[in-house]
Amino acid sequence: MPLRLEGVEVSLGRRVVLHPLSCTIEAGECIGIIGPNGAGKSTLLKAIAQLLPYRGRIWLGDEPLDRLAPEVRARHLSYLAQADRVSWPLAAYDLVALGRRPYRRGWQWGDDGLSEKDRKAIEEAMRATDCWSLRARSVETLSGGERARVRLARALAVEAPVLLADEPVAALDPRHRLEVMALLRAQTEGGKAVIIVLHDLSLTSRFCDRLLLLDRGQSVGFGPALEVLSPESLGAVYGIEALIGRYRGEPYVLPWSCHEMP
Ligand SMILES: Nc1ncnc2c1ncn2[C@@H]1O[C@H](COP(=O)(O)OP(=O)(O)OP(=O)(O)O)[C@@H](O)[C@H]1O
Repeated sequence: MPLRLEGVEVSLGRRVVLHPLSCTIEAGECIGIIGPNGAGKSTLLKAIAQLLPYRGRIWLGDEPLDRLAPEVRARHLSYLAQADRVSWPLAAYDLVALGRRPYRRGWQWGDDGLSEKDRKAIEEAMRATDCWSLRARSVETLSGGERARVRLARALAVEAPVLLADEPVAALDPRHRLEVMALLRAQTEGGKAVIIVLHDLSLTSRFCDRLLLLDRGQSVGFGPALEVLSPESLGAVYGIEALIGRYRGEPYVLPWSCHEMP
Protein backbone atom coordinates (compact mmCIF):
# COMPACT_ATOMS: atom_id res chain seq x y z
CA MET A 1 0.00 0.00 0.00
CA PRO A 2 1.40 3.45 -0.83
CA LEU A 3 1.93 5.93 1.97
CA ARG A 4 0.94 9.46 1.02
CA LEU A 5 1.88 12.55 3.04
CA GLU A 6 -0.23 15.60 2.36
CA GLY A 7 1.02 18.88 3.84
CA VAL A 8 2.39 17.22 6.98
CA GLU A 9 3.60 19.88 9.41
CA VAL A 10 4.81 19.56 13.01
CA SER A 11 5.24 22.22 15.69
CA LEU A 12 6.93 21.41 19.00
CA GLY A 13 6.61 24.03 21.68
CA ARG A 14 6.31 27.26 19.71
CA ARG A 15 8.62 26.16 16.89
CA VAL A 16 7.68 24.71 13.55
CA VAL A 17 10.18 21.83 13.34
CA LEU A 18 8.74 20.31 10.18
CA HIS A 19 7.37 22.60 7.48
CA PRO A 20 4.52 21.30 5.28
CA LEU A 21 5.74 18.23 3.45
CA SER A 22 3.97 16.28 0.73
CA CYS A 23 5.27 13.12 -0.91
CA THR A 24 4.25 9.61 -1.83
CA ILE A 25 6.14 6.47 -0.87
CA GLU A 26 5.18 3.52 -2.99
CA ALA A 27 4.64 -0.01 -1.70
CA GLY A 28 7.89 -1.92 -2.24
CA GLU A 29 10.04 1.20 -1.93
CA CYS A 30 12.92 1.79 0.46
CA ILE A 31 13.26 5.47 1.40
CA GLY A 32 16.16 6.99 3.29
CA ILE A 33 15.56 10.17 5.29
CA ILE A 34 18.78 12.12 5.66
CA GLY A 35 19.85 15.56 6.82
CA PRO A 36 21.98 17.24 9.49
CA ASN A 37 21.35 16.97 13.23
CA GLY A 38 18.12 18.68 14.17
CA ALA A 39 16.79 18.71 10.57
CA GLY A 40 13.53 17.03 11.60
CA LYS A 41 14.16 13.43 10.53
CA SER A 42 13.01 11.72 13.73
CA THR A 43 10.12 14.17 14.00
CA LEU A 44 8.89 13.15 10.55
CA LEU A 45 9.21 9.46 11.36
CA LYS A 46 7.31 9.93 14.64
CA ALA A 47 4.56 11.84 12.83
CA ILE A 48 4.17 8.97 10.35
CA ALA A 49 4.12 6.55 13.31
CA GLN A 50 1.31 8.67 14.82
CA LEU A 51 3.41 9.42 17.90
CA LEU A 52 3.28 13.20 17.51
CA PRO A 53 0.44 15.58 16.72
CA TYR A 54 0.73 16.99 13.20
CA ARG A 55 -1.22 19.08 10.76
CA GLY A 56 -2.04 17.70 7.31
CA ARG A 57 -2.90 14.12 6.52
CA ILE A 58 -1.11 10.82 6.10
CA TRP A 59 -2.82 8.16 4.00
CA LEU A 60 -2.08 4.46 3.91
CA GLY A 61 -3.75 3.39 0.70
CA ASP A 62 -7.22 4.95 0.91
CA GLU A 63 -7.28 5.24 4.72
CA PRO A 64 -6.12 8.25 6.72
CA LEU A 65 -3.74 6.76 9.30
CA ASP A 66 -5.17 8.78 12.17
CA ARG A 67 -8.60 7.28 11.56
CA LEU A 68 -7.46 3.67 11.87
CA ALA A 69 -8.32 1.95 15.16
CA PRO A 70 -5.15 1.70 17.30
CA GLU A 71 -5.01 -2.10 17.11
CA VAL A 72 -5.36 -2.01 13.31
CA ARG A 73 -2.72 0.73 13.03
CA ALA A 74 -0.36 -1.34 15.21
CA ARG A 75 -0.53 -4.16 12.66
CA HIS A 76 0.07 -1.78 9.74
CA LEU A 77 2.96 0.32 11.06
CA SER A 78 6.06 -1.00 12.72
CA TYR A 79 8.27 1.63 14.36
CA LEU A 80 11.82 1.17 15.58
CA ALA A 81 12.74 4.12 17.78
CA GLN A 82 16.17 5.70 17.93
CA ALA A 83 16.36 5.57 21.73
CA ASP A 84 18.08 2.53 23.13
CA ARG A 85 16.96 2.31 26.74
CA VAL A 86 15.79 -0.97 28.19
CA SER A 87 15.04 -0.56 31.84
CA TRP A 88 14.00 -4.01 32.97
CA PRO A 89 15.46 -7.54 32.69
CA LEU A 90 13.51 -9.00 29.79
CA ALA A 91 14.74 -11.99 27.79
CA ALA A 92 15.59 -11.09 24.19
CA TYR A 93 12.93 -13.55 22.96
CA ASP A 94 10.26 -11.87 25.08
CA LEU A 95 11.24 -8.44 23.78
CA VAL A 96 10.88 -9.65 20.18
CA ALA A 97 7.58 -11.31 21.11
CA LEU A 98 6.22 -7.84 21.95
CA GLY A 99 6.18 -7.32 18.18
CA ARG A 100 3.33 -9.85 18.02
CA ARG A 101 1.27 -8.00 20.65
CA PRO A 102 -0.99 -6.35 18.02
CA TYR A 103 -2.19 -9.84 16.98
CA ARG A 104 -3.00 -11.13 20.44
CA ARG A 105 -6.66 -11.62 21.30
CA GLY A 106 -7.00 -12.91 24.84
CA TRP A 107 -4.51 -13.60 27.59
CA GLN A 108 -4.56 -15.85 30.61
CA TRP A 109 -2.12 -16.05 33.47
CA GLY A 110 0.52 -18.69 32.69
CA ASP A 111 -0.18 -18.54 28.97
CA ASP A 112 2.34 -16.66 26.83
CA GLY A 113 -0.44 -16.00 24.34
CA LEU A 114 1.74 -16.82 21.33
CA SER A 115 0.31 -18.77 18.41
CA GLU A 116 2.39 -20.98 16.12
CA LYS A 117 2.35 -18.15 13.58
CA ASP A 118 3.69 -15.76 16.23
CA ARG A 119 6.50 -18.16 17.18
CA LYS A 120 7.45 -18.58 13.53
CA ALA A 121 7.53 -14.80 12.95
CA ILE A 122 9.66 -14.30 16.10
CA GLU A 123 12.16 -17.01 15.18
CA GLU A 124 12.42 -15.80 11.57
CA ALA A 125 13.01 -12.21 12.67
CA MET A 126 15.64 -13.27 15.24
CA ARG A 127 17.47 -15.51 12.78
CA ALA A 128 17.40 -12.81 10.08
CA THR A 129 18.98 -10.30 12.46
CA ASP A 130 21.51 -12.85 13.74
CA CYS A 131 20.25 -12.80 17.33
CA TRP A 132 18.53 -16.19 17.70
CA SER A 133 21.46 -17.41 19.83
CA LEU A 134 20.80 -14.49 22.21
CA ARG A 135 17.15 -15.40 22.80
CA ALA A 136 17.50 -16.45 26.44
CA ARG A 137 19.80 -13.56 27.41
CA SER A 138 18.46 -10.62 29.35
CA VAL A 139 18.48 -7.55 27.09
CA GLU A 140 20.17 -5.58 29.89
CA THR A 141 23.27 -7.74 29.54
CA LEU A 142 23.61 -7.39 25.75
CA SER A 143 26.13 -5.13 24.03
CA GLY A 144 24.78 -2.04 22.22
CA GLY A 145 25.01 -3.76 18.82
CA GLU A 146 23.44 -7.02 20.03
CA ARG A 147 20.59 -5.06 21.61
CA ALA A 148 20.11 -3.08 18.39
CA ARG A 149 19.66 -6.34 16.47
CA VAL A 150 17.15 -7.64 19.02
CA ARG A 151 15.19 -4.38 18.82
CA LEU A 152 15.19 -4.61 15.02
CA ALA A 153 13.93 -8.20 15.28
CA ARG A 154 11.01 -6.89 17.35
CA ALA A 155 10.15 -4.43 14.59
CA LEU A 156 10.41 -7.11 11.88
CA ALA A 157 8.28 -9.59 13.85
CA VAL A 158 5.29 -7.24 13.46
CA GLU A 159 5.26 -8.11 9.74
CA ALA A 160 3.62 -4.73 9.04
CA PRO A 161 3.33 -3.33 5.49
CA VAL A 162 5.10 -0.16 6.62
CA LEU A 163 8.40 -0.36 8.52
CA LEU A 164 9.83 2.82 10.06
CA ALA A 165 13.37 2.59 11.44
CA ASP A 166 15.20 5.45 13.13
CA GLU A 167 18.97 4.94 12.84
CA PRO A 168 18.78 1.14 12.92
CA VAL A 169 22.50 0.61 12.26
CA ALA A 170 24.06 3.34 14.41
CA ALA A 171 25.44 0.87 16.99
CA LEU A 172 26.45 -1.86 14.57
CA ASP A 173 29.85 -3.01 13.30
CA PRO A 174 30.50 -2.77 9.52
CA ARG A 175 29.47 -6.34 8.74
CA HIS A 176 26.23 -6.12 10.70
CA ARG A 177 25.52 -2.70 9.13
CA LEU A 178 25.72 -4.22 5.67
CA GLU A 179 23.65 -7.23 6.72
CA VAL A 180 20.94 -5.13 8.37
CA MET A 181 20.70 -2.71 5.44
CA ALA A 182 20.43 -5.64 3.01
CA LEU A 183 17.77 -7.16 5.27
CA LEU A 184 15.76 -3.90 5.43
CA ARG A 185 15.98 -3.56 1.66
CA ALA A 186 14.88 -7.18 1.23
CA GLN A 187 11.71 -6.36 3.19
CA THR A 188 10.54 -4.32 0.19
CA GLU A 189 10.48 -7.39 -2.06
CA GLY A 190 7.21 -8.53 -0.52
CA GLY A 191 5.72 -5.06 -1.14
CA LYS A 192 6.52 -3.39 2.18
CA ALA A 193 7.35 0.30 2.32
CA VAL A 194 10.53 0.76 4.37
CA ILE A 195 11.53 4.19 5.65
CA ILE A 196 14.91 4.53 7.33
CA VAL A 197 16.50 7.53 9.06
CA LEU A 198 20.26 7.30 8.61
CA HIS A 199 23.33 9.50 8.81
CA ASP A 200 25.53 7.19 6.73
CA LEU A 201 25.30 8.67 3.24
CA SER A 202 26.93 5.70 1.50
CA LEU A 203 24.63 3.13 3.08
CA THR A 204 21.52 5.20 2.30
CA SER A 205 22.70 5.86 -1.26
CA ARG A 206 23.37 2.22 -1.90
CA PHE A 207 20.40 0.53 -0.24
CA CYS A 208 17.55 3.05 -0.63
CA ASP A 209 15.55 3.62 -3.82
CA ARG A 210 15.09 7.31 -3.08
CA LEU A 211 16.37 9.76 -0.51
CA LEU A 212 14.46 12.52 1.23
CA LEU A 213 16.90 15.26 2.24
CA LEU A 214 15.73 17.50 5.09
CA ASP A 215 17.35 20.76 6.14
CA ARG A 216 16.02 22.83 9.05
CA GLY A 217 12.61 21.21 8.81
CA GLN A 218 12.27 21.63 5.04
CA SER A 219 12.42 19.04 2.30
CA VAL A 220 15.25 20.13 -0.03
CA GLY A 221 15.44 17.03 -2.21
CA PHE A 222 13.53 13.82 -2.90
CA GLY A 223 14.76 11.38 -5.50
CA PRO A 224 17.51 8.94 -6.46
CA ALA A 225 20.64 9.23 -4.30
CA LEU A 226 23.01 10.78 -6.80
CA GLU A 227 20.41 13.36 -7.85
CA VAL A 228 19.76 14.42 -4.26
CA LEU A 229 23.38 14.23 -3.04
CA SER A 230 25.17 16.50 -5.51
CA PRO A 231 28.36 18.41 -4.59
CA GLU A 232 26.14 21.54 -4.40
CA SER A 233 23.55 20.07 -2.02
CA LEU A 234 26.23 18.46 0.20
CA GLY A 235 27.93 21.84 0.43
CA ALA A 236 24.75 23.81 1.07
CA VAL A 237 23.12 21.42 3.55
CA TYR A 238 26.01 19.73 5.37
CA GLY A 239 28.88 22.13 4.61
CA ILE A 240 31.04 19.26 3.36
CA GLU A 241 32.77 17.94 0.29
CA ALA A 242 32.44 14.27 -0.49
CA LEU A 243 33.78 11.66 -2.86
CA ILE A 244 30.80 10.69 -4.97
CA GLY A 245 30.89 7.78 -7.36
CA ARG A 246 29.83 4.28 -8.20
CA TYR A 247 31.44 1.00 -7.26
CA ARG A 248 30.22 -2.11 -9.10
CA GLY A 249 27.40 0.03 -10.45
CA GLU A 250 26.12 1.13 -7.02
CA PRO A 251 26.41 4.67 -5.69
CA TYR A 252 28.55 5.75 -2.75
CA VAL A 253 29.01 9.11 -1.05
CA LEU A 254 32.03 9.36 1.21
CA PRO A 255 32.25 12.58 3.27
CA TRP A 256 35.79 13.91 2.89
CA SER A 257 36.30 17.46 4.14
CA CYS A 258 34.47 20.33 5.80
CA HIS A 259 33.91 23.67 4.17
CA GLU A 260 35.44 26.63 5.98
CA MET A 261 32.85 28.18 8.31
CA PRO A 262 31.97 31.72 7.13
N1 LIG B 1 9.90 18.34 22.49
C1 LIG B 1 10.50 19.27 21.74
N2 LIG B 1 10.26 20.58 21.93
C2 LIG B 1 10.85 21.53 21.16
N3 LIG B 1 11.70 21.24 20.15
C3 LIG B 1 11.98 19.94 19.93
C4 LIG B 1 11.41 18.87 20.70
N4 LIG B 1 11.87 17.70 20.23
C5 LIG B 1 12.71 18.00 19.21
N5 LIG B 1 12.78 19.34 19.04
C6 LIG B 1 13.57 20.07 18.02
O1 LIG B 1 13.06 19.70 16.75
C7 LIG B 1 14.11 19.73 15.81
C8 LIG B 1 14.09 18.43 15.02
O2 LIG B 1 14.43 17.36 15.90
P1 LIG B 1 14.62 15.88 15.36
O3 LIG B 1 14.89 15.02 16.53
O4 LIG B 1 13.48 15.54 14.48
O5 LIG B 1 15.94 16.05 14.47
P2 LIG B 1 16.80 14.95 13.71
O6 LIG B 1 16.92 15.40 12.29
O7 LIG B 1 16.23 13.59 13.92
O8 LIG B 1 18.19 15.11 14.44
P3 LIG B 1 19.37 14.09 14.84
O9 LIG B 1 20.12 13.79 13.56
O10 LIG B 1 20.20 14.92 15.76
O11 LIG B 1 18.80 12.87 15.50
C9 LIG B 1 15.40 19.96 16.58
O12 LIG B 1 15.78 21.31 16.43
C10 LIG B 1 15.02 19.66 18.01
O13 LIG B 1 15.77 20.45 18.91
